[in-house]
Amino acid sequence: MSIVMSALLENLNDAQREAVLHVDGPLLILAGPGSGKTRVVTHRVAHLLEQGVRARQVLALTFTNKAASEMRNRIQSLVPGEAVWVSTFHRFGARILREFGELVGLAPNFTIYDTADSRQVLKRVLEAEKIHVMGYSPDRIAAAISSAKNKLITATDYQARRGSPLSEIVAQVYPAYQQRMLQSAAVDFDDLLMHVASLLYHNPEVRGQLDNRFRYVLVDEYQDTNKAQYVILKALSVDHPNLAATGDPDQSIYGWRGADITNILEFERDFPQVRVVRLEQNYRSTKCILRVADQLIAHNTRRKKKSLFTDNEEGRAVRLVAYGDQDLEAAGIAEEIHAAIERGERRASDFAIFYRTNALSRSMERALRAAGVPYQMVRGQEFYGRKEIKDVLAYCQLANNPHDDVAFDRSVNSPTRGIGKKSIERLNLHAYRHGTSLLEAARQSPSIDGLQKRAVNALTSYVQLIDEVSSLATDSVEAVIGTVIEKSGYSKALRESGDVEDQSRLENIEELLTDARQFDEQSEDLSDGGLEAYLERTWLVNETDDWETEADKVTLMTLHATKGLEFPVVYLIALEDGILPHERSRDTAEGLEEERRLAFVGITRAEDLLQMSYVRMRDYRGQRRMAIPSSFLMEMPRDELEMVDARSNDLDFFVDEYDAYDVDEPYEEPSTQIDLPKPATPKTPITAHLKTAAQLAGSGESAQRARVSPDEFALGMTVVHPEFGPGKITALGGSGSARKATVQFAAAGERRFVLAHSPLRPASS
Ligand SMILES: Nc1ncnc2c1ncn2[C@@H]1O[C@H](COP(=O)(O)OP(=O)(O)OP(=O)(O)O)[C@@H](O)[C@H]1O
Ligand SMILES: [Mg+2]
Repeated sequence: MSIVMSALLENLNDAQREAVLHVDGPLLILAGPGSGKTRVVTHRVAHLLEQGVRARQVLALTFTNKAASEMRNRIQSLVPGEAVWVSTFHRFGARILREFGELVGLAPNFTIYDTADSRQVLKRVLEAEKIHVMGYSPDRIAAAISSAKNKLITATDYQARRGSPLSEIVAQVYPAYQQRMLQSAAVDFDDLLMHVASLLYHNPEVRGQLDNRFRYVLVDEYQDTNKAQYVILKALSVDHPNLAATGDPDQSIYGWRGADITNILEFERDFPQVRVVRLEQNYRSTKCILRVADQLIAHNTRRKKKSLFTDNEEGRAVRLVAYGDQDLEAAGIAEEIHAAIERGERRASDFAIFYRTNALSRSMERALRAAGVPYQMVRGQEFYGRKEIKDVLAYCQLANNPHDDVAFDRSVNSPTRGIGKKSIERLNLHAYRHGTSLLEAARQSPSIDGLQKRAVNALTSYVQLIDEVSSLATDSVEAVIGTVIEKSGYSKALRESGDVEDQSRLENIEELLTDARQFDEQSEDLSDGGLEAYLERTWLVNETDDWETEADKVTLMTLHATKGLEFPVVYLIALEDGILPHERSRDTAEGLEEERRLAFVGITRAEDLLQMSYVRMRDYRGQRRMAIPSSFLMEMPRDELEMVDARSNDLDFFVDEYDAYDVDEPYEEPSTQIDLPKPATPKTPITAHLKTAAQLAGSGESAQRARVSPDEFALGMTVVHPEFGPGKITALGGSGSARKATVQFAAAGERRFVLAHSPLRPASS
């Protein structure tokens, strides 16, 4: 065994080693989180190269650009100097279509439309074909088309599936939409996969050629593949069935994008000789964290039970904290992080905060800023999705693909050059009648009847500019974009505008130039530069692209973005009903199980410490409402959780978390025995485990801020309730933690509260 080889196998357990040493034939690695699946993929690639397999015969696929580059780097460090193609499925699809797209009617210089652009095409189709949508939104229709594509149902196949009102509409829209996309030489994200699948299916020679080229195909996060991806993988593994997939069905969280867990079952059916390897040791998390994760996921019925153990330490109990509202939740967490950094125990980059949707991050960001904690919010897409950036890139897009009508629409009048709506309509009509692109119609504008001289002149100079940009396409990307922003008058218009917003747009455009320059620099030695490659990068961005893994900052991200990652300390916020599980998921058992998997993915990212939290009142989507703790919390083992009520400092009296704060009945008779309806699931009252915040090291201060002492309230005082607004105290009774008040609200009428547990505040505070 060579030295390199032994190093390769050194940090692997027996099962991992078995998978890494496997060379020929199909391989399926099914294992839970943190068991080294991703490590096995990189080590296996390195081992294949060690065995003499050529780098270009290996293809490793995953789901995000970040995961791909991470994997590429790991392979590089194991076997320096070898460049294996590690790609996302979508980039792989794009590359294959640039080479063979003509076989499915696609020009090689095609544009990839993002969701906004493809929605634009859909709307145009609905208008042009005068399709009656019967109240269905374009989003809904687009989702139905997308879902069909992910299942490889073509526009033609779809005709046989008519029946429901929505499918009747889709049956009309889908073919027209596809036709228009092809006319514009454009694809949407789903097409990148569907066209490749169709190409491989209809062209046996091409399939054979690619099967031969990619002798060894490896896929990480296999549980998130959809039908189209599965068919592509299978087609590449007929003559050389060396397909290796690693995945965890319990981490399948992209069902809404067509991910299909049955792909794993089909794998075993399609490749009966498959070697299945199970990895059972988790290297990531403490025993405490794993037990909580395990018991939660056990509530899913559609799953195969896996055994997972760890030799890691027992660790600290997982914490479940109740806060008063989202600002207190955010402040509590921010202060805790701040304190741990101050004490020198942790670095900012040790921490991650996860939430179900981006909308939940606002308070968290504010609190981190206030506490002076450096953080980064991972949300991606933002930059290239900005209007000014899309406008400028539209010129480049059109120069690269003259059929791109969406790019024409976007750029022809930004900045305004006096081409009126009427002229554009005429142009559209001309293009439609002659079957040409809009750019071609603009080129012919001098001979189009009814166009004003002014419009013709403007169109002519616009066409000249596009031609000039085209001729620059072999130049550096920076030069191309520089030409666009100067000659189009775009930056001039912004410079001359007095609007502050326009100044920040100008800065963004300058940032785009920097971005292009960096791309030029990076691609010089990679020989994969140029305008089209740059554009492709802007089209295929992922949420996690901008994430600076090296920066010493707290990471904030949605649960969907956390796949494959790990952090020493994880905060999972807003574990509330309607948020996680998401309200849209509750209608079906499948939806609920997917949400549970999402929570499971979040929990299993944590190495040492995990805190989950929920609040009593939350401002969410413009509404302030009472929050109910997530039903998933009831499914977790009580005895494993350290429960903290960060809103009170008093141990003697606790109202059950699951009860409403508006305690009506026991007013007359102060008692700790408050009998209120309880949810069906919990057996041990959660309060039995509650600790006061003061008992917890490090979080005392934040917790106390949540509380207003019951003694501060007086008869006749005006108080404010987050939901009911201002009111007056009309009666007071009891003392200490049992002190209660009756409050008369203007709109909500009379309400009674146990003060220690109410969100009431004196009006002046
Ligand atoms: N044999 C091993 N010895 C020591 N550490 C290991 C071993 N195998 C994996 N690890 C470490 O355990 C952690 C989890 O590994 P990895 O990310 O590959 O797991 P995974 O199964 O891909 O997890 P996920 O399902 O979350 O993607 C990593 O930090 C990895 O370096
Ligand atoms: Mg992994």
